[in-house]
Amino acid sequence: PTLQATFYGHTYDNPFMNASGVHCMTTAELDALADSAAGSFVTKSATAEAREGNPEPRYVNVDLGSINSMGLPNLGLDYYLDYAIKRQASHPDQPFVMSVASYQGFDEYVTNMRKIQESDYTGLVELNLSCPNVPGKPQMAYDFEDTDRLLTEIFAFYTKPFGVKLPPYFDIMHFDKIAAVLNQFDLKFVNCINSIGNGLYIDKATDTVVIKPKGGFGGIGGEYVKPTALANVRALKQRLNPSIEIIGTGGILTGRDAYEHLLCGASMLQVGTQLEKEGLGVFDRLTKELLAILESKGYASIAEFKGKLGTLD
Ligand SMILES: CC(C)(C)CCc1c(C(=O)O)[nH]c(=O)[nH]c1=O
Repeated sequence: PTLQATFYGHTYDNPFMNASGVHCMTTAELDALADSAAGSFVTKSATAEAREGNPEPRYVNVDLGSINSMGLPNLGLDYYLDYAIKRQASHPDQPFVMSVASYQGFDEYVTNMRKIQESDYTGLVELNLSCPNVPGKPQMAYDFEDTDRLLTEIFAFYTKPFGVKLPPYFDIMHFDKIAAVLNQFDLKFVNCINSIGNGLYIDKATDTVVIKPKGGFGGIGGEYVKPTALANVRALKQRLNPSIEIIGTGGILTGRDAYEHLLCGASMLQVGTQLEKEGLGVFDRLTKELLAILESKGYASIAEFKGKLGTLD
């Protein structure tokens, strides 16, 4: 069997990528990712200017996952744009994804996308909609009107292919609402999910939180989030136009977790916490484990089971 994955018109050796934020801050990390067994990779979410991010400890691995409040540390949009333009020229047959964020809210999203539109980068962009909006409002993707307004404003000038990275939703009505907003636009993909926001982890030895920023509140990743991640992949796949592909992110530790995301309809798969814990070797292990599952089930390719989750009706 083969793990070949087709995504936005390109066939990758396998569906695995890093999740933005993990192992993708510097050109050295990105080149190492590109040379790993991962099928593709995504850059750290870039803001207009380079950012130090929050004081440490700001990312902690725990038994069942991770908690982080990094605060968008990154080397700035120009740094990643420069890397992306060089990389697409030197490796035209290995497309990747450039992640874009905003720390100043609505307007910075627009100016960042305008800069990419005017640049020589022609590849995919992942617009991180988990970023803060104006004070007093929830993150962008939890404000359906502002998300609609933002995508309307971007599509007025942006002609290159892009998709969005979404936080998890927990209410069926919210699945309906975000899908209704996104279906209005020619998005190439939706990536579900970002970390589950504002969790809290307590160190049993000290009765204290484990990260410094936000009194210990941080995004949760890892084993904790798989049921939510699978539900968001499935719900968005069921609701979005078939032209909008899904990237499945969240709780992928084993080949079986990867297989379940594919059953829910994911085309590509991103690994964050487990990559942070295990290093680049995680991709060799995951491809081996996923391949063994296809063999044991007699599948020749992912296409034979992708999106074919059974239900009990
Ligand atoms: C949470 C934000 C800092 C607004 C965006 C960047 C981000 C971060 C981060 O840089 O803290 N961590 C995540 O798990 N997901 C993210 O999307």
